[in-house]
Amino acid sequence: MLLISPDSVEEALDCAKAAEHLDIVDVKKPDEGSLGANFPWVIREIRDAVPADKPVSATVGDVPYKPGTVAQAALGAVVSGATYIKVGLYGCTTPEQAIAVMRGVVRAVKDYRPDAFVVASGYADASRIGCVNPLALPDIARRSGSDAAMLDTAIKDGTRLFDHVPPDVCAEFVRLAHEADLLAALAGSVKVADLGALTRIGTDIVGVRGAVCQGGDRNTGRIQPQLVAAFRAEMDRHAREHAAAVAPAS
Ligand SMILES: O=C[C@H](O)COP(=O)(O)O
Repeated sequence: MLLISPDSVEEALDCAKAAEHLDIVDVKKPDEGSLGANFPWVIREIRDAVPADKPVSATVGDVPYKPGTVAQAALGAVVSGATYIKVGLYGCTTPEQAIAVMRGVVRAVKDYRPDAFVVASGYADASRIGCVNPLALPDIARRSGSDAAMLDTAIKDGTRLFDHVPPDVCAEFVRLAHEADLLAALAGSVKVADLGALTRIGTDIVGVRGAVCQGGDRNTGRIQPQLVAAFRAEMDRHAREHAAAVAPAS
């Protein structure tokens, strides 16, 4: 699946123009961090702006180790219309802290909307910010009752997912997530050139912003519907080629 992250209602409308090429519209506020949370009314307006059959995701923020605060924020996101709730476990330094935060989120979200999907996100560049190790995420997600484990990059300085977590370690991340019956989501300045590896390792959700913004710039560029379409075409091409390569010879 392809998850695209607009930062405003205007950009969400551009995503809506490319709706057939994407699977999830992810609301965030990049100027508040990699998984910066946007306002409830922005989530609601974006929910209203994109086709009803496209799920809207919302990031709850690069959160501190404050389980009550984060649970309440997650409830705000689901009440506002998001059905994928992503939490960036920025301030959690141990798996136990991360599990406590995610358990609160899962309960707050699913008590309100049992079919909502909870995503526990860590950071590929965890060593730069001192949060939980990327490979701990699948177990954190499993033990908290989350539905997916994700990695993004915390520091958007041009370094990419594979600069911090090479493809073989991402493959292990995906394997651990699948073993725990979770979806595996990967992001972090992902480019078209990364799609072959992401497909081969079985990534379920690829998250992007910069690669589909004008000039490849997630901050100053705006999401371009034709770049979303082109990115999707490459994803589909890799998926077809991979399926053909692993299909048993008849
Ligand atoms: O969830 C996905 C992120 O918004 C990825 O953004 P990025 O591709 O600019 O790193």
